[in-house]
Amino acid sequence: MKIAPSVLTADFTNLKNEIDSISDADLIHIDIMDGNFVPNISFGPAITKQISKVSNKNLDVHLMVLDPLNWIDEFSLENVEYITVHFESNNFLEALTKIRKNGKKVGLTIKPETSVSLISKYLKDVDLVLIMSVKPGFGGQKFIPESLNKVKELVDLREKNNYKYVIEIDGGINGETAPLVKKAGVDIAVVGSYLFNKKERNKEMEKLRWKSLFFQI
Ligand SMILES: O=C(CO)[C@@H](O)[C@H](O)COP(=O)(O)O
Ligand SMILES: [Co+2]
Repeated sequence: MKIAPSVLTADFTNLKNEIDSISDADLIHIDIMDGNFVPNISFGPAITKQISKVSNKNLDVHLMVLDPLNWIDEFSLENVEYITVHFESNNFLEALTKIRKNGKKVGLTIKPETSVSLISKYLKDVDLVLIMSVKPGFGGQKFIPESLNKVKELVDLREKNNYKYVIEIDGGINGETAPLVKKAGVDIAVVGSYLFNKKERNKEMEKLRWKSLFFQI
């Protein structure tokens, strides 16, 4: 299971050191919130560009915005690997097409109250499916256990139909929930506050990976 730290709870007065402290990350997760789609505002393209300048990692952009189509060009930076939009946002289908056109990997995500069956017809065309395991908008919330069933559903659908997407989970991942999501079949776990509240983040990511393996045996 890959680990994608979310920098939402990083210390932005110390950004370069914060990014350096997660040098073993597989990807860096970028949470973009517009204060409309979710009741919070995070940061935008300018800060994302700064992050991409001080990091040699690929970025995984999670757009929690009402109109993703307006933002995709701004976030199609060189080291952005995935751009993920919400099924619940405006014109999400056109947004997926635009991400593909811009040469980025296409991600689709659903809120905790949205079922996998609603996105089943789009699954053949996406590279990543993100299951939100908390209500989008804030870091530091508690993991919603029903998310594990959605992961299993996605694993089954992928196997049955020979789909190619990777499964990502986002929200409330810590030392206890990481083994559970790995066991359910998650490929990429986003980890925010749990990681940034620790001092030795690379070591902590290693522990999360190790625990996950241990529980898989
Ligand atoms: O997208 C979001 C929240 O909306 C996440 O990426 C969080 O930032 C993850 O934070 P933790 O739950 O791990 O603290
Ligand atoms: Co996120």
